[in-house]
Amino acid sequence: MGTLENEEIEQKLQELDGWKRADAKTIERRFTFREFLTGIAFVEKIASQAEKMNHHPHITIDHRTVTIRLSTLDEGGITQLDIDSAVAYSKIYNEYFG
Ligand SMILES: C[C@H](O)[C@H](O)[C@H]1CNC2=NC(N)=NC(=O)C2=N1
Repeated sequence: MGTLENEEIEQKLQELDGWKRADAKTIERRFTFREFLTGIAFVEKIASQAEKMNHHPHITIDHRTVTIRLSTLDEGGITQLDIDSAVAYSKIYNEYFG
């Protein structure tokens, strides 16, 4: 599959609400919830989706804020699979928590 070019990543990020470049190999988005347990429910949905896609995010839970980071270790950078995951996670957020 291969990693995406910088320009391609920037372009795709513009179409993605709230997602930004965290570093050269990672994109991230922070999601904030009214309650800690709502964030946990979101994490559970993210986990199921990650299993379906066989692509797994780095998840940081800090009280009511859940930060999702995506990178493809196998390729050493940002791939289309990271973008597809970001799209799927934003969709889950909008559908259940937005
Ligand atoms: C063999 C299988 O494709 C790999 O172990 C997958 C699983 N999930 C993964 N998730 C992420 N984020 N990066 C990977 O490189 C990765 N590799």
